Amino acid sequence: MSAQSAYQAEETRLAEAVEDIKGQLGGIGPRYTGDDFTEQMLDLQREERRQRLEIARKEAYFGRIDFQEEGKPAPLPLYIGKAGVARAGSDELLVIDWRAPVASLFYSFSGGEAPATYDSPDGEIGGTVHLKRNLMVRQKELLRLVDSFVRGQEEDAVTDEFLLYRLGESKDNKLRDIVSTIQQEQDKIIRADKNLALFIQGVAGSGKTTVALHRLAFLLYQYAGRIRSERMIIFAPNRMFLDYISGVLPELGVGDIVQTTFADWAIELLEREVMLRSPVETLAYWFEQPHAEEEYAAASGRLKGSAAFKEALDGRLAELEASLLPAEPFEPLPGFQLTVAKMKEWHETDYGEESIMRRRERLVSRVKRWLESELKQRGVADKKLRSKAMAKLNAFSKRIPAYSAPQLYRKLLEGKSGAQLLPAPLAKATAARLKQGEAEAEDLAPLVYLHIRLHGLGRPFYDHIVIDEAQDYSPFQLEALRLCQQQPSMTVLGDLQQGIHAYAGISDWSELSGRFDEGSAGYFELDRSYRSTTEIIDFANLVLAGMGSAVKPAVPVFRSGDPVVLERVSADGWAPRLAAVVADWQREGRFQTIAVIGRTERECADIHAALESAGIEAALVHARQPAYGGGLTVVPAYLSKGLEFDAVLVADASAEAYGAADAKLLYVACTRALHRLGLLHRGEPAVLLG
Ligand SMILES: Nc1ncnc2c1ncn2[C@@H]1O[C@H](COP(=O)(O)OP(=O)(O)OP(=O)(O)O)[C@@H](O)[C@H]1O
Repeated sequence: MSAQSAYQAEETRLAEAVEDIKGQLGGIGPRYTGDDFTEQMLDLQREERRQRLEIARKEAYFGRIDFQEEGKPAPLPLYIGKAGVARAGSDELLVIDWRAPVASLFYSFSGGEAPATYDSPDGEIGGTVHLKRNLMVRQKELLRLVDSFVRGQEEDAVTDEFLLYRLGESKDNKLRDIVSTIQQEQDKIIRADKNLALFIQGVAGSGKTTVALHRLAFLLYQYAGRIRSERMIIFAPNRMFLDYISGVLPELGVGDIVQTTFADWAIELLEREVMLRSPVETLAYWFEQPHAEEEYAAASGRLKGSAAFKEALDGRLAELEASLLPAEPFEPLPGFQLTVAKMKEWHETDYGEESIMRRRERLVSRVKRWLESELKQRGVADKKLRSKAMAKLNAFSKRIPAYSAPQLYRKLLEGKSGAQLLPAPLAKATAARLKQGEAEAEDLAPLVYLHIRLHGLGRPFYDHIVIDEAQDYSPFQLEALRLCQQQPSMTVLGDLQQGIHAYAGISDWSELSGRFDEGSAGYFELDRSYRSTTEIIDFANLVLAGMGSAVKPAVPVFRSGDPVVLERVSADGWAPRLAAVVADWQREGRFQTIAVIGRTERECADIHAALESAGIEAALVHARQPAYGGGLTVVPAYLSKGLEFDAVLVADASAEAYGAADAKLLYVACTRALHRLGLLHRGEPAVLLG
């Protein structure tokens, strides 16, 4: 078929599909607002269908794959879209949901003679792919058609023309879905088994965040009825980042998943009994001045986040648990005796599954019920005797105090006991802060852990947990989150090469993955970077090389762009040159988002002032109020992590600003750029730049 007639045939098919979808939407009718439960349930189903049809009306599908199943006489064209839709009044699928088993062919097929296969609920299905076609559709209109594979006309393998087209687009201030161009190695992660703690090490721009969000949408589809969005949670590094990723799940038709930061979630769980000390001072300490490697290893965040600290607290909890059971029988009055064996039986058999404090509560009330029934059975009416017995009961319950997590944590860190757990000055300072009702970010994992062990989670277990930027997590944080699940089902993603919070995070994935049994953990690596042009990635790899031998350079998807420009400026000429570069870039009109990245908050304030005095308006992001609205932004490197911009200007990549230990920070800054990267430097350039 000629390209022209293929285009026309697709246009006709699209017009029919859209008419069908519109017709179905029109037939749904108004929402039910009454009290009848059955009607309410039916309305929910209709609403769910309406939402699916709305998604399909905007962009019915993005791909077509013609697949001939083994033993079938002819290939069948399968149209893949964000939401599956059956033709009106029939079972025939007008659009196949991208998450359906057969749709995986669209992502996994990479050309060649070998039969294509996919896993269906009935086992593996094989066959031949005849055509793989990308379609760009908006409403009723077909905007673009690219055949990446046509059997009989194949070149070496499926070409990436459509992907390159998508990557070349400019971006606004929100991350977007990638359903139409998910790559094979990403698809494997998205469709991986649910009951795993899946660790993903991926270079900057490899799509980790995007893939994790698509994985949630996949799991909800694949395990429909067994897992629920309200029992899923995403942890992201800060609120600015949360806002940045907030559009993806709704685009995929997924709602109700809590997206939060570990700190916000922890404070809520602790019922706001402690307030979080502002991280501004900690960030300033670690990012505004240079530090030696040994300082990181001995940092308080590393100590409190360590598995050893968790194990030490486990020891204290075990002692507390053991003390719940009295060593002596309870004898409230002469001749009344409740044996230790009986209490032990209740404690271990009846309440074995409960949290420590709940067991304490239940034991105390069971002893109380026992006493009341004994008094009744023995006909003790004497008031004096009764109140004596009650006083004994009171003493019994006071023997084991009821702790909240902050109370217990403080008690453990005070005095001699504290010095056995942490270096004495650190334990003392932490306890003093807790006394004021404050905790540092590094105390949240121990506090959450103690809270759940003492009082339980207080809500249903999570079906799935996503941890983004997990290289900044401590083993203790992971242990705290493990307590929130009945069995491990996590997607844990990050990049050790971007581990700029070395004072709190990990230096090797085994620190986290080693917390799981071998069978319940999985590991994937993503090496291809989709964000940036080849020139930018090659340049960033150079910076990366400064980190030493263990680095893994990012592999670019071949997308060429402007050369990276490194420009020396004089100290006096810096501010006007910076403003001039930004003004030039803005004038070009090619970029929706531009970032000027500084090393420190102080430098960012200078950059902002330089732009302002040149009459250029820019948003200034800082730790006290991180917010990203697109357009022109001035941001410190450590807050830019996870974000991306069409063009990035590193304001001062001089040797003075970035020492040999700052490779990760400079790498983060450079890899934020999609299409253009420029670097100014006052004086000598950073040694990392070669
Ligand atoms: N298969 C794909 N098709 C199209 N775009 C993609 C694909 N994979 C990733 N991208 C794009 O690449 C960019 C980087 O994705 P994302 O932010 O998820 O990567 P990341 O690995 O989390 O990056 P970082 O570690 O630097 O924060 C985004 O613009 C995303 O849309």
